[in-house]
Amino acid sequence: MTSVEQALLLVDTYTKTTEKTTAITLSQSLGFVLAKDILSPINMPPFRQSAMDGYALGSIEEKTFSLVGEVQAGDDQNPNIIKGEAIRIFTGAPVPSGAKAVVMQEKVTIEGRNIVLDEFSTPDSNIRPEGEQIKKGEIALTKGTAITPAGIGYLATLGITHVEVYQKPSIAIIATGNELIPPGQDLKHGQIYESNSVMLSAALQASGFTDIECHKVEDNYEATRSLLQRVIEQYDVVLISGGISVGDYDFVGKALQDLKVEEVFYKVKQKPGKPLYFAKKNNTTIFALPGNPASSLSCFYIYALPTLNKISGLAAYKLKQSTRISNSTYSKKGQRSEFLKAIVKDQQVTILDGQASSMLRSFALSNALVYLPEETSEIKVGDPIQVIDLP
Ligand SMILES: Nc1nc2c(c(=O)[nH]1)N[C@H]1C(S)=C(S)[C@@H](COP(=O)(O)OP(=O)(O)OC[C@H]3O[C@@H](n4cnc5c(N)ncnc54)[C@H](O)[C@@H]3O)O[C@H]1N2
Ligand code: MOO
Repeated sequence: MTSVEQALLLVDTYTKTTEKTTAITLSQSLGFVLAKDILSPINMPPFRQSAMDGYALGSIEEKTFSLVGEVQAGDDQNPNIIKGEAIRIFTGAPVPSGAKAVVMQEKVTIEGRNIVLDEFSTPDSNIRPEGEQIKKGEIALTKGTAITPAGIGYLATLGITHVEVYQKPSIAIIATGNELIPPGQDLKHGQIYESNSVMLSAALQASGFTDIECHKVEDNYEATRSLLQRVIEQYDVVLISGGISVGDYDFVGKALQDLKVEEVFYKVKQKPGKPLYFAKKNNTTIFALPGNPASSLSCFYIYALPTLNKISGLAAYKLKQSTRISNSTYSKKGQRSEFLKAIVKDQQVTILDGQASSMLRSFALSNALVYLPEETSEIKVGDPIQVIDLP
């Protein structure tokens, strides 16, 4: 059986960033990944800018200045100012080129047409120099950066309207199983509500993937094979839930084999998610996630999400791991590596009750997964443990 470490390495090796890029408007770019470095087209700020409402001073050797004019934010004038003179100025306004400093109005007393400073000013105080944040031609954001709300604001301040981004993959989710019915109907004996497709779709959307289509197929070889054939031809990534274990009605493995996909691995020495299957066909990436809901979601976060992020061009596509201190005791029963639903709070990690792969309750309460490698059999309170933060 493939180890977790080997499986992660294989998934990484078989995953390439898409070559498809596209120019989109800045306002639609949230969550996309830059396909090119962005160079600043301007100096920011574009001119010497006042950081305060107050007075621009023609010199710094005096405390008393005569008031000779005014500059508002948005004004394009550059009034002359000499030693001993001051100009009324406001936050964001262009500082006259002759000004040596700006003093905030709270530190000034007005005496007729003069202003008197409480203390001497220092050179360039309260003046944002031209290009202080970034200079024209410097890299504003690098290729591989995901665009955040702050990133959109930052690029807008530079006057950028369009960005070149990697195209996001199209994703098909396939739920397999005769027992599954949609929530909203009455359950007959033997039936359960289908939850994996809506859960995986939500996990995808939470990470910025929106080109998603959900399909459902019964435990029937022909139906499974023909649906898989169609989606593998049509989508960049196929996430199958269930039907990948060894039961007589688990047809996913056989269908994929008959469709001549390139199997990279099947079965990982891990709990949950042992029957995880990973394959490629041409440019399509295929994950068959085990049907048990917690297995499906664990495998999604650990293997599928970094893959999707890498395809989308994200430089920081790997899982974010950290070492933290356990608040709990835990004994592992088997030999497999384990991923445990946990809550991280104030650097401490609490491992939750109800870790069975059929259960989602602990997952719904968790904000992290604890990773217990094969060789670790026990966790005690105070032990350092490896933690994967959930997005
Ligand atoms: N003889 C063996 N049996 C099993 C093994 C094994 O090694 N030998 N492995 C077990 C493990 S571990 C897992 S995990 C499961 C995985 O089985 P499948 O991937 O084939 O999944 P199914 O059998 O279709 O379903 C498992 C379980 O999950 C429920 N399920 C499936 N899909 C959904 C869905 N979309 N929404 C909600 N719930 C779903 C399904 O009803 C089953 O209860 O195999 C073990 N067996
Ligand atoms: O891998 Mo299964 O997910 O252990 O139940």
